[in-house]
This record gives sequence, C-alpha cells and structure tokens, in this order.
Amino acid sequence: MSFCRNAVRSANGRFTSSMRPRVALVLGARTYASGSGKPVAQFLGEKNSRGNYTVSFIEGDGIGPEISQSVKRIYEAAKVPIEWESIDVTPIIKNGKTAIPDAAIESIKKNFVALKGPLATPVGKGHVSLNLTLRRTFNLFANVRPCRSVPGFKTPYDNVDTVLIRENTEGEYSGIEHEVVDGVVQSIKLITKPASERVLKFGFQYAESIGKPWVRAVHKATIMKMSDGLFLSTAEDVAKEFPAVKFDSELLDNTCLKMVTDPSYYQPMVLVMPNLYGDIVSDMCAGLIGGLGLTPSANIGDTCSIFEAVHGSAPDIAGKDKANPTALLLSSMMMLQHMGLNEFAVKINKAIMETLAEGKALTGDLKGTASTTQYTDAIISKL
Ligand SMILES: NC(=O)C1=CN([C@@H]2O[C@H](COP(=O)(O)OP(=O)(O)OC[C@H]3O[C@@H](n4cnc5c(N)ncnc54)[C@H](O)[C@@H]3O)[C@@H](O)[C@H]2O)C=CC1
Ligand SMILES: O=C(O)CCC(=O)C(=O)O
Ligand SMILES: [Mg+2]
Repeated sequence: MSFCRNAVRSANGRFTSSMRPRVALVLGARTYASGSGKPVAQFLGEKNSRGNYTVSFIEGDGIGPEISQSVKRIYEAAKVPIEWESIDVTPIIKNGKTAIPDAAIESIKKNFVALKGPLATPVGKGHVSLNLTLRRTFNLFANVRPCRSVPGFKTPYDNVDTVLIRENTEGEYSGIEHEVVDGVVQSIKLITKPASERVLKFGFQYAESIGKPWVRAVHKATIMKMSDGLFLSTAEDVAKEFPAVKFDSELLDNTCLKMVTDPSYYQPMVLVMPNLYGDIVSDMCAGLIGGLGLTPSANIGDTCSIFEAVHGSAPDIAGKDKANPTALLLSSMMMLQHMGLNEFAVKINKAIMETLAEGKALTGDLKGTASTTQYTDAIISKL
C-alpha cells in the first residue's frame, strides 16, 4: 500500500532544486547528515487552529515509554509547536497477515509524520515485525541512518561521521519462508529492480544534498550473484544519471573490516545497501560512537515518514529509568528538520550536545550514573 498523494518528482524522475533539503541541520559543530528527506518526501502537514502541527506518536515497547516521556518533556520545555497523537499499533490479523490497526494508519496518513519508539518482535513464532509492517504499509523505502561521534564523549574513534541508507522494504527482511521438507527450510531474499532503483536514486540525491557527493553500494554479489547482482547493476545504471556524484562499490565483509579499523575512511561517502546489511552495519557503526543510545534514523517514503531510533526495546534495562533517550531525540530532530521546524531542532540539539559534552549527567550506557529522568532534566535546564 502506498500513499503517494502528491508526487514530488519531476517528469524525468529527478527532483527539482525546490525539492532539495531546505537547510542542513547543525548538530554539534558540524553539519548533520540528515538532509531532511526533502529530496523525496514533502511534508504536507498543516498547522491546526492552535497553531500546532499534529504528529502521530507510537511510544513502543520496553524502554519506549520512558524515552518517549523524555522527548515529550523536552518538546514541552522547548515550546515546539507540536501536538502528539498517541496511536496504538497492537497488531491485528487482516487477510491472514499481520497488519497495523486502521486507526493508526489513518492517523499517520493524516499527519504525514510519526515518531516511533521501539517495537519488540517475538523470536520464531508470533506476529511479523511491526517495524517492518509499518515500513511496508507506508512504503517507507529508504532508511537513513547517520552516525556521528559526539563531541566531548571519548571513544576509541572521535571522527566517525557515516551515513548509511538501507533499502527498507524487501531483501532479507521479506519474511518469505517455507519448509521444504521436515528439517529443511528456505528463506527468500527478494530483490527487485524498482525497489533497488528508488532507494539508490534517493541515495544519490541525498548524497548531493548533504555535500558528500560519493555513493558506495555495499553488496555481496560475489556470492548472491543474482539478487545482490541486480542491486549492484541497478546502482551502476542509476549512477549514470548522477555524473556529479562519484560512485563505486564494495563487498560487505570488507566494509565491516574497514569501518572498525578506520571509520574516517567512510566520512566522504554515503553507503547504500540492501535491507539486512544496513540493519547490521548500522548497529556496528553505533558501537563506534558509544552505542545504540546515540544513533537516530528516518524511514522515508514518498509522502509519509516515520522517525525512530536504530535501537530496539532494550528489555534488559526496561522500566528502570536507565535508558538513554538521545537516539529517539535525535530521530525527532531529523523529524523537525523534515517538517521545516529547524529553529527548534537547532535549539534542542544544542542542549543535548552541551549535556553530553559536559558529561555530568550521562546515562549508564555512556558510563555515567544519571537516570533517564536526570539526563532529561539536564537537557531541559540548558534550553
Ligand atoms: N526499530 C525497532 O523498533 C527495533 C526493534 N527491535 C526489537 O527490540 C527487541 C530487543 O532487541 P535487542 O536485540 O535486545 O536490541 P536492542 O537494540 O533493544 O538492545 C541492544 C543493547 O543495547 C542497549 N540499548 C539499546 N537502546 C538503548 C538505549 N536507548 N539506552 C541504553 N541502552 C540501550 C540494550 O540495553 C541492549 O544491551 C527485539 O524484540 C527486537 O525485535 C530491535 C531493533 C530495532
Ligand atoms: O523489527 C525488528 O524486530 C528489528 C528491526 C531492526 O533491527 C531494525 O530496524 O534495525
Ligand atoms: Mg536493527
């Protein structure tokens, strides 16, 4: 299902300059690699009679409610003109498949943007991932996952600045599995030219828009000759449409090695890759800058977009006031930028970065002793 109500592409499929990101958000001392998703998604929301935008909010499971509370408190303190519309995504079964309740779909369709806490997926039997179902339902084809060192927070590397774009609707996440005979199962990695093409085009546009005109396709076409081979050949074709953007490719295992050896190598480029590779490499990158508590993401579609952290529901620390809300907060900064509310993004981001650099109120994942609440208070005190 897709909700391409207002197509924003020009006739040749390229995006006009007016569709480019309006302003690059400044996070920390450097320009953040968000680009706001404007190359493909136009925020169509309108202010209500109280002068606010309405944003759908999925609080999520595990640490979800705690980090959501942090975002809500900070937004209230920063007087962001947003009203949250809480939605329930408890799965329903429609035509034998896991589905999102209609009311939740209507809310996101109406508001065009949602902020989402983590949703837990049962291992083995049970419902299909709701994260995946949301991405598919709204055709959120590109998952943008920037990862940047936090100034002042010491890790083995202080110069990480990567942008990973993950195909978000198919690949190994297709969930097409069956048992051939007892003890033999097959799982199908679905790669299609249209889905590859649209995420790769997005990747090139995005790279241009954030001033990193270099796209590298990450693949394993040596082994998956047909599926990754199609992704790669599509990348080579799409690259011809973007002569101003440097293009090359790399095998996934080599990318992993180089990334953990010297992440600065990847600073000038945008990495575009199939679904599962992006899932894994983005967690790996998070480890380079201090963990999953710090890395945001944006799921971009033609019309609707959903912003969420890279991390999951963290059941090991859920309900203990220990979670780091920064990743969800930074995801919401990407959302504000997407909505054209840059001044609020800059203001909140400054308070976050100052709090992290000061190091007095860090959560446990960053080797601090502060609770989620204390860290949130510290940010609010700087607004
Ligand atoms: N997009 C989503 O909603 C995602 C959902 N999940 C779901 O989350 C559940 C748990 O998955 P896990 O493998 O445990 O991965 P996870 O990402 O929830 O946690 C991995 C590790 O990182 C830590 N961590 C994660 N976020 C943190 C934060 N904000 N602050 C401090 N520490 C944090 C956790 O405590 C844990 O030690 C699963 O059901 C999975 O399906 C996993 C990834 C993404
Ligand atoms: O849906 C899930 O359970 C996991 C999703 C995930 O790991 C991700 O989107 O990074
Ligand atoms: Mg993941």
